[in-house]
Amino acid sequence: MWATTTSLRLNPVHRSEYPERYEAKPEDFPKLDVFICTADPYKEPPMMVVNTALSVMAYDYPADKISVYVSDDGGSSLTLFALMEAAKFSKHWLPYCKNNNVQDRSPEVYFSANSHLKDEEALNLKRMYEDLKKRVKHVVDCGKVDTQSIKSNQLREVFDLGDHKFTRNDHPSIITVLQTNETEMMPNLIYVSREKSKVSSHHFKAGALNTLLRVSSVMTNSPIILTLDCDMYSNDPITPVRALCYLSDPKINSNLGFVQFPQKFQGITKNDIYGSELKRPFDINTIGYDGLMGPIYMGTGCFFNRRTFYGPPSMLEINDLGPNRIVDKPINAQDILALAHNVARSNYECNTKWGSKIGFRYGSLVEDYYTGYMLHCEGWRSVFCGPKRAAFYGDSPKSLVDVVGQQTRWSIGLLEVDFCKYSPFNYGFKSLGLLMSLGYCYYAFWPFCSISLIVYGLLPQLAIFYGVSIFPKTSDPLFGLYLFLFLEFTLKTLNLSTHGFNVTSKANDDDKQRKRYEQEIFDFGSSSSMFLPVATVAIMNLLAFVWGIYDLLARGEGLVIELMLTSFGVVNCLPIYEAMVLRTDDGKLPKRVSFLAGIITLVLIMSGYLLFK
Ligand SMILES: O=c1ccn([C@@H]2O[C@H](COP(=O)(O)OP(=O)(O)O[C@H]3O[C@H](CO)[C@@H](O)[C@H](O)[C@H]3O)[C@@H](O)[C@H]2O)c(=O)[nH]1
Ligand SMILES: [Mn+2]
Repeated sequence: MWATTTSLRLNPVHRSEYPERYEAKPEDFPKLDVFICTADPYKEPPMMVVNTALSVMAYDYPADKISVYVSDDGGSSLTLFALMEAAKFSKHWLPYCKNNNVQDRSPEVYFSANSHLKDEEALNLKRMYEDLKKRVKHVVDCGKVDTQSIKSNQLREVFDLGDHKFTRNDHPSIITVLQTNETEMMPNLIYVSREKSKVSSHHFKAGALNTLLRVSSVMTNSPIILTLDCDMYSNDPITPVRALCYLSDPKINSNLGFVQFPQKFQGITKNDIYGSELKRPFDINTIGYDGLMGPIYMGTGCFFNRRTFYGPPSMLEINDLGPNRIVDKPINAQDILALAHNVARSNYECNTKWGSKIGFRYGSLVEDYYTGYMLHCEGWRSVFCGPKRAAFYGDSPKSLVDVVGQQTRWSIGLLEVDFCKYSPFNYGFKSLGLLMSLGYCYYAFWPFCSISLIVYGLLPQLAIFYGVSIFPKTSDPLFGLYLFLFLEFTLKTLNLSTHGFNVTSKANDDDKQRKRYEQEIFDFGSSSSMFLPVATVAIMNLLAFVWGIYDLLARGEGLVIELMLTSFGVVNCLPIYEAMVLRTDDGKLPKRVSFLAGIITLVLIMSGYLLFK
C-alpha cells in the first residue's frame, strides 16, 4: 500500500487552462455528444435528470453543436415525460441564461439561490419551472402518464408502448427525438431506452453507454463525448471549452483519450460523517496520476475523444460505426431512426468486440475504473482538469445503508478487475510501466484493506480474553512499527457480497432521514445485514475493553497494545452503542441486528479458545 500511494506522490501536476483564449468561430467548434445515464425513476427522480439535461443544454457553446442523449435503463415513461417537458422549457431557459449571463444553469439551483427575483421575465420563467415541477410530480405520484394529455401523436404512441407487457428488464428499444437543432438554434435532445431481454446480459451502465455510443454515431457522430451520471449537473457553462483547450491542442491530442473533471458533491455536512467527499481519490490522487499517464476515468464528468473507444491510437482500421462515419441526414429521418433502433437491440453485440476491444469494457461493476485502465493500457493518455469553480456537482449517498452498498459494489467491481485476464498486478505492469501500474494497484488493493480491518477489529480483542499477547512488548524494537500500524487503523464498515449494480438512491424524500443527515446523526434505520459486522465489532471491542481494564486493575498487568487498539475501537464505535441502546428514533440500530451481533460475538469469543489455548 505504501508503494502504491507513493507512486501517486512522485510527480503531482497542477494545470491551468484559459478558455477565454480559445479562438474558433461558432461554426468551427467541434460537435459535442453528451451521454446522461439514468436507471430508476424512484431512486433517481426525473426532475434531477431534467436539471442535469438542461444544465448541459445551456452550455456556453454553439447550441446547434450539442446533442444530449439520455439513456434510461429503467425504461420509464415518467422520465420520458419529464424530459419532454424539459424540451419545451429549454426554449425559454436557454435564451434567458445566455442573455443574462446566468452561471447556475440548472434551473433548480438557480431558482433556489435567487428566491427574490424581481424582473418580469425571471418571475415568469420561475412560474413556468414551478408548473413543470408540478406536472412531473403529478405523474410520478400517479406512477403513470395520462396519454390523453399528450398532444403529439408520435409521442403518444411511444407512451402507449409502455402499456403492453412492458417491464424494465424486457422491452423493445425506444428512441425518441424530443428536440432537434434543425428548426431552431437549440441542442438536440434524444431519449434512448435500449432493448432489454431476459435472455441477453445488459452489462449495466457500461452496456447503456455502449448503446449510446452506437446510437449517437448513427445520429450525430460528434468527435467529442461527455459522459455524465444523471445526478451530475453542470455548475460552470464554460466547461466544454476548458476540455477543448486540451482535446484540440495539437501538441498533445494525438493520443489524448479523455479529460477528467473531479467529482464534487453538494450538500455534504461539515463533518461528512459517512466520508462521502472522497477527497483523496477525486482531488489528491488525480494530480499524482496526471504526472504519470493521466487520471483514471471516474465514470462521470469526463470528456472523451470518440476515437478512443475504437482501438489503440496506432490502429488505422476502424469498424463501420466508428468516428470517421459521416452523418449527413437529419437525426429524425426514417432510415436514421431505423438504424438507431437496430444498434440498440439487446443482441446487437453478440459475437462482436463491443465491451472487450471497443467501447466501454464489460466484466466489472466499476466499469469506469476498468475502461480507463484498458484505455491506458492501449496507450491512450488522459488529463485532469480541476478548475476553481467546480465544473459539476453530484449527489453522494446520504444514508449509511447506501454508503455501505456503494462501497460493496466498488469492492466487488475492483476484485473483478484484480482477478481478470488483464489484472493490474501482472498485465498492467507489462503495459503501463512500474509507476502507473502501481497507481492502478492503489485501487486494486483497496478491497483487501477489509481483511486487515477485520483482523484489527477482532483479533487483539480476542487476545485480551485469553491473556495471550499478539504484539511485541513495549521494550521490543518492533513496537515502533506496530504503533505505526495502529495509527493506520481506522474502523470502516466490512464488506458482504451482493451482485449486480444496485443504483444508489438520490431521492431525498424521507424528511426524517434527511434531517438526521443534516444533524450528522448516523442512520442505521434499515434493518440491513450489512450492519451485522459493525455491530459485532462494536460489541466485541466493548467486552474486550471492560475485560482488559479489569485485568489491568485486578492483576496490575495487561496487554497494553491490545488494550490501546481496543480503546480506539470503542471510541470509534460510540455512535453504534448509542444507536443500540440510547436512541429511540427511526435511525436506531434494529434490536434484531444487535441481538444477532451479540450471539456472533459470543461464538467468536468461544472459538478464540481454539486459537489461543
Ligand atoms: O444498470 C444500470 C445501473 C446504473 N446506471 C447508471 O449509473 C450511474 C451511476 O450509478 P450510481 O448508483 O449513482 O453509482 P455511484 O456509486 O454513485 O457511481 C460511481 O461509481 C460507478 C461505478 O460503480 C460509476 O459508474 C459512476 O460514474 C460513479 O459516480 C447512474 O447515473 C445510473 O443511472 C445505468 O445507467 N444502468
Ligand atoms: Mn452516483
